[in-house]
Amino acid sequence: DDGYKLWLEYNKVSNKQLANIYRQQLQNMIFPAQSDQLKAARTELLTGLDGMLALKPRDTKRTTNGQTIIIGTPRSLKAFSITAPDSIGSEGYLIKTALVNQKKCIIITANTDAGVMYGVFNFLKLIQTNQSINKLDLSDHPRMMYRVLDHWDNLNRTVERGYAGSSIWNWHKLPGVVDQRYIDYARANASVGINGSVVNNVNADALILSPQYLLKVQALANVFRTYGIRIYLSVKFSSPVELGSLKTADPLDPAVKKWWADKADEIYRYIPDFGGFLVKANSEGQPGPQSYGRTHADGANMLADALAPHHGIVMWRAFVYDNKVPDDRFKQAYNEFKPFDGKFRDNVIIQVKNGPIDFQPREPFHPLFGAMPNTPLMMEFQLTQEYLGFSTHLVYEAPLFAECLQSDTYTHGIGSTVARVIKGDFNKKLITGMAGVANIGTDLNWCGHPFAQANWYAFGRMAWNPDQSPGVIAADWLKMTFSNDDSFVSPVKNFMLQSRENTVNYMTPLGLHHIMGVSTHYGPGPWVDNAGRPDWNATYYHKADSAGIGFNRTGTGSDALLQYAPEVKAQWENLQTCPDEYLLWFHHLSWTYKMRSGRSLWDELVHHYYVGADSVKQMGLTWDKMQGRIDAERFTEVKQLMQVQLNEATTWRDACVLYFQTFSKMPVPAIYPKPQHQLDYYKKMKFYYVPGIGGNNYMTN
Ligand SMILES: CO[C@H]1[C@H](O)[C@@H](O)[C@H](O)O[C@@H]1C(=O)O
Repeated sequence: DDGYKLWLEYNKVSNKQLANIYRQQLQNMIFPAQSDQLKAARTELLTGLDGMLALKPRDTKRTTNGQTIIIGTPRSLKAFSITAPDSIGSEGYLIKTALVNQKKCIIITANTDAGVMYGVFNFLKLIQTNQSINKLDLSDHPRMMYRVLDHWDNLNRTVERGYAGSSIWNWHKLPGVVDQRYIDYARANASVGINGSVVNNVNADALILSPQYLLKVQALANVFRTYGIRIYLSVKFSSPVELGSLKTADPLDPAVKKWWADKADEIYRYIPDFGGFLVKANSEGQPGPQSYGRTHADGANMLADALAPHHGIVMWRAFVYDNKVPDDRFKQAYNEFKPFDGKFRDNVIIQVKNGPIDFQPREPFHPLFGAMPNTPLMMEFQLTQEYLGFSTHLVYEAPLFAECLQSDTYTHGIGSTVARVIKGDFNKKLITGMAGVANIGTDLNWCGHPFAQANWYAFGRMAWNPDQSPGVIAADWLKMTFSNDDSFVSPVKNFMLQSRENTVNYMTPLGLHHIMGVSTHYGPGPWVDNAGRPDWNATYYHKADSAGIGFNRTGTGSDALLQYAPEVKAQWENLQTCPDEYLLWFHHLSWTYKMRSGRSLWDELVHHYYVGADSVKQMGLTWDKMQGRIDAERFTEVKQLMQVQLNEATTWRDACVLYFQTFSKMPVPAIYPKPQHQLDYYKKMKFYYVPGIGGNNYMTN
């Protein structure tokens, strides 16, 4: 036993009758496995069936008496004229019940070994979630090509914004020691269809491209390959200077181009299926093409040319902002990238965060989505809870993902959702993808909070198909991770679905954003006004004063709304149609402004803060009733974490209400409990975090 739990525990099917039915249907198996990937899929199936059903199917070569499961590609199953439709593509699969030589069989097939592996994991999921396998007719395929985890892991094993221990990559012991964790990491990813991993921080260390480190990267790539996962590296734009001996990293300099082309050739000698580069350039102090008077397109295209002969891609990030640009930070990425639409090589994809600022509890969708019809855009979500209470707060992020993905950009008429934009529905020539900033570390439970694994799981599911429902995904995860007992699954699923809104309410209701503690990004800090740069100050974002609160981004303000399609702009700039959720993102309103509820803005704000903290208490009461329905260890751990979360939610509430009250000068309605402390107490509170781990490794934004 490795001591940790994933959603691949394959716990015994507790319903005895159901377990017997499964056993009857899986008596014989035809699963010839030559390749490493098919061998791994076969091992997974056997492990799963053994764990869940104590079953070892009999290996046969032909269908015999008793039911048989037949698994493989048409090629690996040549004796059986099995076909896989073209429509499932190179990673899709088919699971169906059929008669083969007059015998009832279950067939799992695909065009490739990767597809077969996805089919096997999804078949196992049917049993893990206690579905009938009697009359199967399923097929599925990924809607996006690149489904990637981004690790912000440093070579010294700290993890930027990581809250689950150290980096799982033990660079010191690699390449000699291949930890079982690397294998289980790859299994978990493959089970949800994740097919790429960027193993190092976007604030990159040039050393990663040295021969010494490439050997270590190669060892990881060898593990990942078996599970259909390609490895990618974050690269530092100044590598030719730092690692090579060039005087410049100017992307138009022939020596620089050659350096990168040679480096790419070298990487592919170690890793023939290397995926490509992820680049953070000219952002938060990182070097980039603009340092040499060149553009994002110049930089990205130069790297793309180096990788193209090997079929690698460049994921170039659009997360750029600069305090020297004295405009609304909201607008900068759009302003810098939109002019280059159609100017990037075919193997460049622009990686855009879901919202225009920075992974806040709630953001409107990023205005670049839909605005660059001739450029592939890759969604970047953050699984690690940098602004969502780290790993002490239970926040299921799938509703956040879905909210963004289902937003209508109107850029190609009504119904041009963000999901459709990134799936490439409006331009079939484009490559497509979704990235998630990983929340994984060395903690025994991988992600710090037992429920944080759900965010890793949900990310994979939604990268595979962004239109899936958060509720269905949560239910699957709960069943696979804890129990199929509906008196557990249903109440817990309900509070998971509510959990992100709770956090919005006790941190940043009604469209507030970026009011957290400076640098740590933990705990409340609406008073932050001396962070070293105006665009790191909370006051820059909430703009509270005696007249009111909120950031005016309409035509009378920064006019950031102009970056959206006219329909979106019209909806959000009009107070009659702007939803409460985005109100203070776009409007500065008086404290007495009358809300839809009939309350004043001040009362509404207070109400949301109290509802938010109270809902955490309610969640705790529901959890208490789950005692005995799952193992005592995880029950207790979650119970304790919920108490921590409640204390912190209360702190957020009281600190923010007291602070904003210094501007509104309006009373808190008497029905609400009084804050425990004076404002000054909260301002002086120091929130614990381990320096180096979870912090930012090079500057203090
Ligand atoms: C990796 O750096 C991070 C930085 O720690 C973080 O505070 C901010 O969210 O975003 C940056 C980015 O996405 O580049």
